Amino acid sequence: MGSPVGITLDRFIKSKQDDFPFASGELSQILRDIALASKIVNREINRAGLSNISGAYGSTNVQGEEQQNLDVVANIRFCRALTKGGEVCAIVSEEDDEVIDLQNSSGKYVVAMDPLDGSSNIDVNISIGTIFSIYRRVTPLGSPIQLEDVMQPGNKQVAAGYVLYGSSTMLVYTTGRGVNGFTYEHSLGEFFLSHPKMKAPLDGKIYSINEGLDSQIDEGLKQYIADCKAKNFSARYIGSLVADFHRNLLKGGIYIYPSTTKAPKGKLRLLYEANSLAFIAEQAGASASDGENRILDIIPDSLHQRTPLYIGSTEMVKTAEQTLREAKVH
Ligand SMILES: O=P(O)(O)OC[C@H]1O[C@](O)(COP(=O)(O)O)[C@@H](O)[C@@H]1O
Ligand SMILES: [Mg+2]
Ligand SMILES: [Mg+2]
Repeated sequence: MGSPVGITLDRFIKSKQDDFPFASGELSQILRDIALASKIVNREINRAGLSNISGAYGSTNVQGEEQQNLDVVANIRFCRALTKGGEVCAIVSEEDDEVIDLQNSSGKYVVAMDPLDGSSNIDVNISIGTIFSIYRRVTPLGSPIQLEDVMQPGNKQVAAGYVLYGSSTMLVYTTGRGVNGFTYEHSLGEFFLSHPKMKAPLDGKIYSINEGLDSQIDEGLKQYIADCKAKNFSARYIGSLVADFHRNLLKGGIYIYPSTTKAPKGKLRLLYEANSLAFIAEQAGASASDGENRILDIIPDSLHQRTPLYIGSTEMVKTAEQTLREAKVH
């Protein structure tokens, strides 16, 4: 087998720089900073079983969820890379209660991130991920960071992406001009373009939902799941949003994390889970909804706000929305 030849992530970012509205290189630098941090996190994840880095950290995050050591390590690595990179003024992270103000008066961008997604899968050697969104700050440079800088609707994203730490490690991102995926070559320490111009199938035969929630979901969704079963669709649920989303993006399918009686707004976070993946989905020809409305048009009202999520092949998302609507009418 030959060594990989082709376009490195770095070269690709450089070649696309002129696509950006202001083309001054800052956004490119942020993408490079994220790629660098992801390589470090990838290394930590790969040796998690051998070191004392796996396991619980002994505290809970703002969501009341138990933090894992790797959640904390990944958060530190990404924050450090974005701080040193110098282009970012504020970070919203799943692992931090408040906005992280980097006190960087020249930073034009804001990053929202889930440093490690699917962290309950770390200790069992199953795919996990990182999710990020990038926005341009809206208040003048040099002035104090305001909530309007960090709580923008998803349709204002200038870039979004995810890293999947799976059977291979991939970085997938969009700057609003399609979606491209890169696979990490460990021995060379480089991401190479492996999935150019990703397009999701318009329809699919995979549905991904935690069916343990069955007793807590509404009739419309029960009906939609019953319809999927009647059509002999495959049920696939890893329990890591990034991995479930990535599979369905490539193969055609829908991922659902619904509103439940216990959690009417669902579980997933709007700013750094739903919005980021919704931007990528739409850029790849797929769709993302909260069951009624386009995810990217939701106006955030709090930093760690949750939203139900129906994301994946456009025809499947449409059918799910329609089934929910009809059940409400009857
Ligand atoms: O166990 P559940 O309720 O099905 O939840 C699974 C979902 O929760 C998450 O793990 C939440 O992400 P975090 O690990 O970042 O908190 C998603 O990745 C996943 O899809
Ligand atoms: Mg997550
Ligand atoms: Mg997380």
